[in-house]
Amino acid sequence: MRKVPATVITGFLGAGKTTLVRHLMEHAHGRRIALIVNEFGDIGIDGDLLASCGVQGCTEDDIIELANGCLCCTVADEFLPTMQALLDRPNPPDHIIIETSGLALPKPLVKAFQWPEIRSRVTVDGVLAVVDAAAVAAGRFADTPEQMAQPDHDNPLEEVFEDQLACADMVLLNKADLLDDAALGRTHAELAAKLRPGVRVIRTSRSAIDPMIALGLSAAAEDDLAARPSHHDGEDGHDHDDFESFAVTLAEIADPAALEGRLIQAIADHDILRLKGFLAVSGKPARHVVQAVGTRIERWFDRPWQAGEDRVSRLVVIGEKGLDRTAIEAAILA
Ligand SMILES: Nc1nc2c(ncn2[C@@H]2O[C@H](COP(=O)(O)OP(=O)(O)OP(=O)(O)O)[C@@H](O)[C@H]2O)c(=O)[nH]1
Repeated sequence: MRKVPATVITGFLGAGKTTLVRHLMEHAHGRRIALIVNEFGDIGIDGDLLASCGVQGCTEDDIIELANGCLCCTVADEFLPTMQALLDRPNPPDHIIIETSGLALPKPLVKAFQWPEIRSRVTVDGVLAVVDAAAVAAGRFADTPEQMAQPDHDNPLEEVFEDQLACADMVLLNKADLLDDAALGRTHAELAAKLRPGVRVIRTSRSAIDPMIALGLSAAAEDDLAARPSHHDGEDGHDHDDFESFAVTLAEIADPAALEGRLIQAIADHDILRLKGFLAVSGKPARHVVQAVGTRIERWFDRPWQAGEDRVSRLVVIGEKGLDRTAIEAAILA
């Protein structure tokens, strides 16, 4: 029996994973793709954004959100039954894509594909790591001078980032549009040094990669886990205490541009890693999406609020442990 190929998409917060999923769904050319999405924190934004993507042939049934915590730590309770249900469908998907949270380690998830219950029916076609080229170039994952001054320090960002790269079969050096050729070349070389031999790096903007390449790696990653080193090898799960998230609920927004100014200030003042959500803008029938990666913010109207849906403005804030929630809320709501 032919195994169903599954692609694991990893990459740090805001690198362009959801953008990649959307691109792959839009260019599926009739291939039936099912999607499993997992996010850090309790409130899923990505699944909702993808559900409204309007891609032909992509129904809400094909998008499964696993909102409870970290996929790599809840494989037995959440992931395995979901996979089994997908494979047991009378008409199983041609390909399964799993978008992990930006803080998840890919290796424990790939390991789950060794479980006898699914091993004979599905294989990991490849682990794709999406990288924010501008964030790497800006030194986002490197040690700060304070960290370097401490012996035996941890750098949680760097560890997650390196684990994701070390497990990859292919890397998308994304957001290439934000760097000039020289900076892109330097970033490319810096990344290549962290990869297993033979792993290709492809420069992309808006995660635009040919699905024939991205979804056809035939890597059977579950068979060579030993070749994919992790900072957490030998540990049972990993700890989430390094990062935290919370949601801020706002009233209808009269002036989104003014709010954007406050958000940029709050992100800079509190070193917020990621902020995203939806806004209800006064007098506008459409939902307004806000996406911030560091202080770079994008906003757009994605679809009309639906009948029976609450026009709620809610933003999810993610950062390293120790975020000053009270001060951040005050700054955003001011
Ligand atoms: N300039 C630029 N922006 C990009 C590119 N790719 C994605 N973005 C933007 O970056 C932001 C984050 O993109 P997502 O696709 O949501 O990133 P993600 O990795 O899914 O984020 P998390 O799920 O929160 O970890 C969005 O505003 C995207 O529009 C790119 O190549 N260039």
